[in-house]
Parts: sequence; structure tokens; C-alpha cells
Amino acid sequence: MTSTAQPSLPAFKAAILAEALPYIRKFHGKTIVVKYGGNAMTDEKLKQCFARDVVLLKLVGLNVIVVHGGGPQIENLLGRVGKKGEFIQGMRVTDAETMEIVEMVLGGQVNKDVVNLINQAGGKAVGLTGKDGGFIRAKKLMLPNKDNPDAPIDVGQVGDITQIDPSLISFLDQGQFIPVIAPIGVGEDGESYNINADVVAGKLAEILKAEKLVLLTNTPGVLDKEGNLLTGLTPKQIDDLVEDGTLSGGMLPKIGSALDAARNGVKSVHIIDGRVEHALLLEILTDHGVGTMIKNR
Ligand SMILES: Nc1ncnc2c1ncn2[C@@H]1O[C@H](COP(=O)(O)OP(=O)(O)O)[C@@H](O)[C@H]1O
Ligand SMILES: CC(=O)N[C@@H](CCC(=O)OP(=O)(O)O)C(=O)O
Repeated sequence: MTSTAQPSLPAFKAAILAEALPYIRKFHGKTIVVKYGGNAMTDEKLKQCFARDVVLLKLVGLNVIVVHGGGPQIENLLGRVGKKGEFIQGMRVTDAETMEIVEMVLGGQVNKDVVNLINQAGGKAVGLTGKDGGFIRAKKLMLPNKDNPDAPIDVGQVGDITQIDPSLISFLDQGQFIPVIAPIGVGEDGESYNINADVVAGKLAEILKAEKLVLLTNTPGVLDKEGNLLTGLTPKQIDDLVEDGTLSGGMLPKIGSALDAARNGVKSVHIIDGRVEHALLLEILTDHGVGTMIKNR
């Protein structure tokens, strides 16, 4: 006779904890880059769950690096000065006044908020922008123009990463600190560049030879035209989804960065739902992967 009784809650919890052990062993000492999207940081309880997950991962021996966004938070401040954001191919058109606001919001309010959350949860977070130690160098980005390849599109002070110096991050890691990075780069003449946070996270994961890149956003993952979750995507499938318009807006730089990272040595790359409590722990330390995995072929 087979029993249909459900395991008791303590037994269920113990089983989940035990499930984490092989993952802790596998990832101990490895680098994990986590992109915390502005859209995933709107709810207080979720923010605290995120911070606790980051601290737990650090305590069990993973080198966790956080790169945060802040698109909605920038939009909010722009609105207060009577401006509205404009995006082309998922990149914010950034004039001088917008750059000032971007720097204020990303490098100030949002960065300090994430640092404080992690520290309140028991971690030792240190906030940085790419201007600190000049560790993210950038030049002006020109976007490709499908209609006229000879006339690339100018989106203002948006940065194209030219170099990332990993030594500052490694130094913080070794000191048991958790780097929290705002996606701002510095140009040759000290000028600031606004860089999409997914792009910074992807490049950083490549340079640091990260084991994993996890992009936390506000959808269950990549969705098809009918709104169904696509749990795994190959480069060819991604091309098709871009071509037929299934992927748009902020998903374009996200998927591009994810694919670049997967092709350039980051062992696993995931786009997951930051609105699910403890999504990060579920993805990294259990068998229950959530969201979309980006494959390199
Ligand atoms: N096929 C798709 N699947 C899922 N999301 C998509 C898709 N195409 C476009 N998106 C949009 O991309 C958004 C996520 O990107 P973005 O707004 O930049 O978020 P984040 O702040 O997390 O980086 C989703 O909220 C959704 O509106
Ligand atoms: C060039 C560019 O688009 N920069 C982004 C930087 C913030 C970001 O990427 O935030 P999310 O991850 O929350 O979207 C912006 O200005 O919105």
C-alpha cells in the first residue's frame, strides 16, 4: 500500500535545506553577478527578502556582486522636474540634464538604499559607481540604424563600455564586502555615462569569469507571444524572437547582455522574476530553477 500523506512542514523545510548542500559545495568560492532591476525593487518586503538572500549567499561562501538598475526611480525624478523619459532600443535618451538626474538617482538614492538594505540584513555592502577608481570606462554609444546603417542613432550621454578593471571588485570580495554597483561609467575626460544596468552586469560577469549571471526583473522570465514562459532559449530562438517583435523595450538590452555573457564564458545565465519572494535563493540553491535560462548554443 502506498501512502498519499504529504510530508510534514518541518520535514518539507528540512528537505529543502538539504537540497541546498550540493549547490553550496558547487558554488563555494565562485562568483555570482546579480542584476537587481529597478522594476523588481518596488515592494519593501521583497527588497528585504532580496537583501537576506544576498547575505545568506555571501555567508555560505559565494562571491556575490550586485549591479542595480533604477529605471522607474529615474522616471519618477524626471517627472518631478517636468521631463519624460524617452527610450530607443531599450536605451534612455540621455541629455545633460537627464544625466544629472540619472547620476543623482543611481549613484545616490538607489545605491545607498540597496547598500543599506544589505547591511541591515547583516552583510557588509559597499556602494560604487563605475567612476570609483575609474573601474568602468566608457565612450559614447551610437545605436545601429536598421533603416540607414550609415547613420547610427545618437542617444546622448549613453555609455558603451570600453574597459572594466576588476581589481577593485576582487579587493572588496576578498575583504568579505559585497560590492553594490550603480551602472555609471567614466569617459576619457572624466565625463559621466549612463549605461544600461543589464549591460554592466553582463560585462562584469564576463570579466570576473562568473559562474552565474542572474538578472532579476518584473516578469516571470522571457515570454512568448501568447505570454507563456520560455524556460530555455538558444541564440537562434532569441534571434527569431527579436526579429518577429516578441522581445521589445527593456528586454532587448537584457537578452543581448545575457547572450553575450553566455557566449563569453559565464557558465549559466538566467532571467528570473524578482517579484517572487526569495527568487534568488530558489534559483541558486535549489533544484527549482525559476525563469528563463539563456544557452550559448
Ligand atoms: N517577450 C518578453 N518577455 C518578457 N518581458 C518582455 C518581453 N518583451 C518586452 N518585455 C518587457 O521587458 C520588461 C523588462 O525589462 P525592464 O523594464 O528594462 O526591466 P528591469 O528594470 O528589470 O531591467 C518587462 O517588464 C516587459 O515589459
Ligand atoms: C542607458 C540606460 O537606459 N540606462 C538606464 C540605467 C538604469 C537601468 O538600467 O535600470 P533598470 O535595470 O531598472 O532598467 C536608464 O537610464 O534607465
